[in-house]
Amino acid sequence: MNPPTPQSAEAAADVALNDLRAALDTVDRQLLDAVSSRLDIARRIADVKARSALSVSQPGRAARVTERAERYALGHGMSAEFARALYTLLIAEASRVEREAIARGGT
Ligand SMILES: C=C(O[C@@H]1C=C(C(=O)O)C=C[C@H]1O)C(=O)O
Repeated sequence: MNPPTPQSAEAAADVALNDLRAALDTVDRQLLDAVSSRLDIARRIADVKARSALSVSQPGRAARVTERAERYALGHGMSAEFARALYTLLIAEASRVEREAIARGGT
């Protein structure tokens, strides 16, 4: 068998990268769908909070959710800092859509 030429090695890398990038694209879609589902639930939570005059901001709950994500991250090859930053963004967006839902008078 002939040794791989630089061109054939590059072509094989292209194929492998295309496959792996398609797999990433699939996971990215799942991630965004999961975030969208999370925000739909936050809108339903907003309805409950509006009916019972509860504040959108629930710092105790937000801290527990973030700490759980940090523990998960540490057990799955991610940094706790990454999990904290991710959940800071997720909770900020959930709070924004909750306020938007309440301002609109319900979902
Ligand atoms: C979704 C809620 O509202 C806010 C958003 C949270 C979240 O995105 O996990 C957590 C606590 C609240 O600050 C909730 O009260 O559960």
